[in-house]
Amino acid sequence: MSAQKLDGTAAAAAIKRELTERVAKLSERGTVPGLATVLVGEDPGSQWYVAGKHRDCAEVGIASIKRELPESVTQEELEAVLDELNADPACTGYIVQLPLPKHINTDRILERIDPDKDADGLHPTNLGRLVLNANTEITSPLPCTPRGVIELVERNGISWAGKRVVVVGRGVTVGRPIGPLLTRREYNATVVLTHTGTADLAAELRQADVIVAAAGVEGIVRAENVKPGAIVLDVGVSRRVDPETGKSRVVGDVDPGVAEVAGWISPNPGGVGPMTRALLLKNVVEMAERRSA
Ligand SMILES: Nc1nc2c(c(=O)[nH]1)N[C@@H](CN(C=O)c1ccc(C(=O)N[C@@H](CCC(=O)O)C(=O)O)cc1)CN2
Repeated sequence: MSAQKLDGTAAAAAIKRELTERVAKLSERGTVPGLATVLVGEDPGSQWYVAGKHRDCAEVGIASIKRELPESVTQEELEAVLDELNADPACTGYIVQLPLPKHINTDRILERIDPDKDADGLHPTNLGRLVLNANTEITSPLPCTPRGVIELVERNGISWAGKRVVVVGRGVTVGRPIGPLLTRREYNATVVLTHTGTADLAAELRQADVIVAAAGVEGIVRAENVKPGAIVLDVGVSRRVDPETGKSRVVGDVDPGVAEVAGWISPNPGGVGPMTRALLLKNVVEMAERRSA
């Protein structure tokens, strides 16, 4: 492997140390931030992610609240839980773990979250503010994975300014919001948003200084389509069952051969995933700081 590693586990640990100090300062002023999670059903992956969020909270001193609901929950029952969290003063912010079961209207659920308690930054008001407040300091929660990608690169001493960034994947949590963020004057990147319907994805990828691969398609970014020295962030999550062991494991969007060509690469696991978790905590701390100011 010739590429240098963008170590998300190390960067997330540094962020958590910084947040621990900020949470202690808030506590001295009588504010204990609280994050709630809403988990529907029993998907093992979602259970694992939610458990990780609670472990992270305990590590930095954020209180945590759990709401677990059966797969059969109705839209109305789920919305009632969100209404309770919207009204709960102990809950600074909360997330609804995605994906939700098919019978639930996810857009309506995201809209039901109080925008000031939207720890994921996915409420339409906050996604709108991301565009409208294009050149101001952070005054509303921003989506965690795009923030994680940006911080991971910057914490390795790399500037985004002038870079041609090709994003692969048009999902709501990464692909769509990362463009408006990276094109802010403070980052000054140029962003091309591609997806599985892009006419010539390989040609787009070959021109990229930075690739953010978030399509959820195993190996969609291959070595022959990566410019030598490019920065490659693997955000994709697909699950593959190993035929020999029968165990499921996470595979990314970036083919392992890319490490021979790229200048920097984020591993998967150990890259953007831990940053997503750390930036969720940062969103909660910033919400609590705004409220106690
Ligand atoms: N409400 C939300 N739902 C989902 C989000 C989200 O940001 N908000 N993103 C993903 C899941 N997710 C957080 O919720 C998440 C995914 C992965 C990781 C992570 O640390 N992954 C590890 C590897 C884990 C493994 O082996 O299974 C890593 O990359 O090192 C953290 C959070 C979808 N849902």
